[in-house]
Amino acid sequence: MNSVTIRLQPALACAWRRQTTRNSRRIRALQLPCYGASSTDLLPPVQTNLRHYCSGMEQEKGLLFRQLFESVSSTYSYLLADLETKDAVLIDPVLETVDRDIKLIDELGLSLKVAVNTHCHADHITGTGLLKKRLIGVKSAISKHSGATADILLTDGDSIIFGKHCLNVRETPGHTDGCMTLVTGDQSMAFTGDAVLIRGCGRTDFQQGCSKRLYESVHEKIFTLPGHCLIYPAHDYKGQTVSTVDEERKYNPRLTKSLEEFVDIMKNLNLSKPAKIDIAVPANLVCGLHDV
Ligand SMILES: N[C@@H](CCC(=O)N[C@@H](CSS)C(=O)NCC(=O)O)C(=O)O
Repeated sequence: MNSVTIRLQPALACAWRRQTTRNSRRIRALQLPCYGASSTDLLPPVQTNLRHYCSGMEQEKGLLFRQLFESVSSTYSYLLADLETKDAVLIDPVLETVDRDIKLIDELGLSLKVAVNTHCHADHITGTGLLKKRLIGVKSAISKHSGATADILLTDGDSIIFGKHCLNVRETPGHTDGCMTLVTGDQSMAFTGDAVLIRGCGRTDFQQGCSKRLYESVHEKIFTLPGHCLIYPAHDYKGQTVSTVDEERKYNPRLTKSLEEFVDIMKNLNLSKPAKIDIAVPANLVCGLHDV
């Protein structure tokens, strides 16, 4: 295990190889999200909980969190920042929404330190390269097993630190070899990429896809998180925004099945190839415009 600490800027965000035992102690005691709805709140339950959760995180833990959407590829990007230091991380940025994301980062007074992809996407070009070009000091990050180039190559147990917050890397291959799930230090949120989608999962019919591997990844690395842990996927095609580990353990129509049934379901999805796969994969192997 590489024990080198990668300091991106002194006293600011960095990604470093986590020394498993020492750093597992760093993970704070689990804290349940604030799920109680106030009597004046008339929103439907999921939105109510989410709003309370996010405002609770901002007030109690000093974590800024924004879920952002790109409608052509139905991709979610996630902006997280330490409200005190303003250090920010952007998960799965999309090329077409880079202007929007930079505007938001500016308006919120944040300093983007890391743009990280949960995997080498096949359906859209990542915004990572353009963000690097437009914002000074941004580092790109992706799994070492993705085959892609980036400033930071992550492996299982690594962490991305931003201020007093962190995202811990859990390798969850199966959709691709280099798929990762990023979990907040308190295990209250998991950014699952295409491993777990809400009531679904990533397809396994190209890019080193393997349904057995995906099933094992999810059951070993995601379904073992606390039940209340919020699941934020890289895509949703039905207008859903968030789920929980408990919900997916109970209601995911694919992943609640036996391994054999799951493999059979995945073999028979009959999905058409993503429209942009032939341009997206080569571009994403160099983090979009990484080398430009
Ligand atoms: N129609 C879209 C591609 C849709 C698709 O294949 N989504 C992927 C994730 S992006 S590679 C997937 O795994 N879907 C699983 C599912 O069950 O839908 C396009 O042309 O881009």
